[in-house]
Amino acid sequence: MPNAIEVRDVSRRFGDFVAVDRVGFAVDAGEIFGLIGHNGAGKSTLFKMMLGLLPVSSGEIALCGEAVTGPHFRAVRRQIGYLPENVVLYDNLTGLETLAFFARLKGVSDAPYAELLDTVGLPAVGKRRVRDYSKGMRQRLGFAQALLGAPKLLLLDEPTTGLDPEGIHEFYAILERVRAGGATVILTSHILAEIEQRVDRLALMSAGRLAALGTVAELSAAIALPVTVELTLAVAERPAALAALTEAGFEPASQPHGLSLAIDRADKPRLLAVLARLGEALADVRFIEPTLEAVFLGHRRDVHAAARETR
Ligand SMILES: Nc1ncnc2c1ncn2[C@@H]1O[C@H](COP(=O)(O)OP(=O)(O)OP(=O)(O)O)[C@@H](O)[C@H]1O
Repeated sequence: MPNAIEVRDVSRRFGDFVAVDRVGFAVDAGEIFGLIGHNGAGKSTLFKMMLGLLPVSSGEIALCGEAVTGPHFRAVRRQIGYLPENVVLYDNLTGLETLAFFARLKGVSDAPYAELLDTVGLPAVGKRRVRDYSKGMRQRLGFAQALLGAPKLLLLDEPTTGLDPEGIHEFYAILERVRAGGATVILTSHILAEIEQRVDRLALMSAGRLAALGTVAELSAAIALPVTVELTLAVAERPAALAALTEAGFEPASQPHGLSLAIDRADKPRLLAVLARLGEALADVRFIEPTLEAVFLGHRRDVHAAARETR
């Protein structure tokens, strides 16, 4: 079976600016695959090239085994559901009319519109005009149009924008059901924390380049950055703690509430043994892990601050 998506050494330039720079990855059939990156990383540009909406400057893309530029791609396109970053909806149409409109565009007939609205959590508003929909409701309707025709491949660009936490939870539950039905999903997000436990594999893009690719476990294992440890100590206890840690080979630095140090993961047990000897002098200990986001998306100098923010 061919890969659902194959991106081979793809670049896209706008004038002198390189928006996507020699990116390559493959997505297996049945995978939920996340494409992560900050604003401007190149995610939407890559999506548009995958759909054949934007030509590549170099490289090749194939979906379901067919080159995007090839003669058979039209047939593949009918099996693709796409949620663009900013889905354009017509305010004067109702939810049901919106789905009927997109179904005609897509050449899908007799789609179960009401059922689809139910699936995306809009069971009671099908007859209301889109102008009265909230941002989250519009996003759900956009998702429903992507699901028209039971696509084999779903490309979802920032699908959870505008959804509240419950909506985000429901969205991923629907994705799992869609996958169970045999679909492959690729979605983009800026927020790694939101999707890292919900996708099978990730590609992290930074400034047009692929910064990392793999499962969350693989990417985490690849991080060999130090763990930050923060110790809360009364002022009077600090000199003794400083001496004990220094003697054990650590390099603590003073902080407003105590000491902080960066240690190798392997040194955790040794540090804990030193801390145990400090007894009641030690009021609190915090271990701060670097996040994947901080490591791979070009925030290396800010790794520890980012870790703190996500706690
Ligand atoms: N048509 C265009 N002409 C010139 N530059 C463009 C064009 N489209 C995108 N870019 C630039 O390419 C870069 C990548 O944009 P892209 O929209 O792909 O990023 P993104 O990762 O989807 O970001 P976001 O999360 O903000 O949507 C940006 O610097 C953007 O300004």
